[in-house]
Amino acid sequence: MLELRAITAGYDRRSAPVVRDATLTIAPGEAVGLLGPSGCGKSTLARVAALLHRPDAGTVTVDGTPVRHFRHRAPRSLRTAFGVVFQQPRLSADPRLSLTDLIAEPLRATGRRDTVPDRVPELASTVGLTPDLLTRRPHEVSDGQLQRACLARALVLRPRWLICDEMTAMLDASTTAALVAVVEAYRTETGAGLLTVGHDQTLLTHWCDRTLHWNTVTSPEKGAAAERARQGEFA
Ligand SMILES: Nc1ncnc2c1ncn2[C@@H]1O[C@H](COP(=O)(O)OP(=O)(O)OP(=O)(O)O)[C@@H](O)[C@H]1O
Repeated sequence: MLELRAITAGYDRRSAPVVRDATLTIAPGEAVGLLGPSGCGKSTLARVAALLHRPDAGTVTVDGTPVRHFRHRAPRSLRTAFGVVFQQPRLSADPRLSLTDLIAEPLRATGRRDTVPDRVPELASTVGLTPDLLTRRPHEVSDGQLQRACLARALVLRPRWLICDEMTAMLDASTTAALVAVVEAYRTETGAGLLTVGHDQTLLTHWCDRTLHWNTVTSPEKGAAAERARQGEFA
């Protein structure tokens, strides 16, 4: 279970927090979509969920383990439980690395260098990257190709939780469908849970088991009412 309880988070303690009292729970294997207007704090909450941003208040619990440290201070066993894909691959990908090294980096960083020759071609094929692209650097490939590499990198350590922050926002319909299919095949194979953040209600409704609107996540009463309605649907 990935549980975020009463999360308050922001960037500057002197100004108002951008996320206030947000609560969200995802079961193993569940796909949850999070919709909300631009700037409401979805990405910030997604970063808290991925242990990349320390909240000012509230608790994050990952598979029963309460998280005490975030970012580089989080224990490796927790950090590697997450695969994260961001909206803009050019901001998240090191421009000096070839696509092979980009995908392989988490393996090298966790002492699994010996698995690189097998895992990278296997994942490249899964995400639809041809071998000729793997030697190129980010500026030599398209946004869609780079995002495919970022998704391969997010999957390379076989995470139990995937956090996709507007992963497909800048992609065309066919690349979007291809990347969503890769995520879903991975989830079917491994039982990983998913939090995906976006603006496209149609996409998230088709993709996810459950789609939440920001106001139900940040208002416990509305969230509880939505949860009761959901339970009623399955009763
Ligand atoms: N690194 C940062 N430093 C300071 N403020 C930030 C930072 N990142 C985001 N913010 C601010 O926090 C608020 C929430 O931003 P966030 O990116 O979480 O919203 P969002 O709902 O994901 O928006 P969008 O849908 O447009 O991506 C915004 O007002 C934004 O300007």
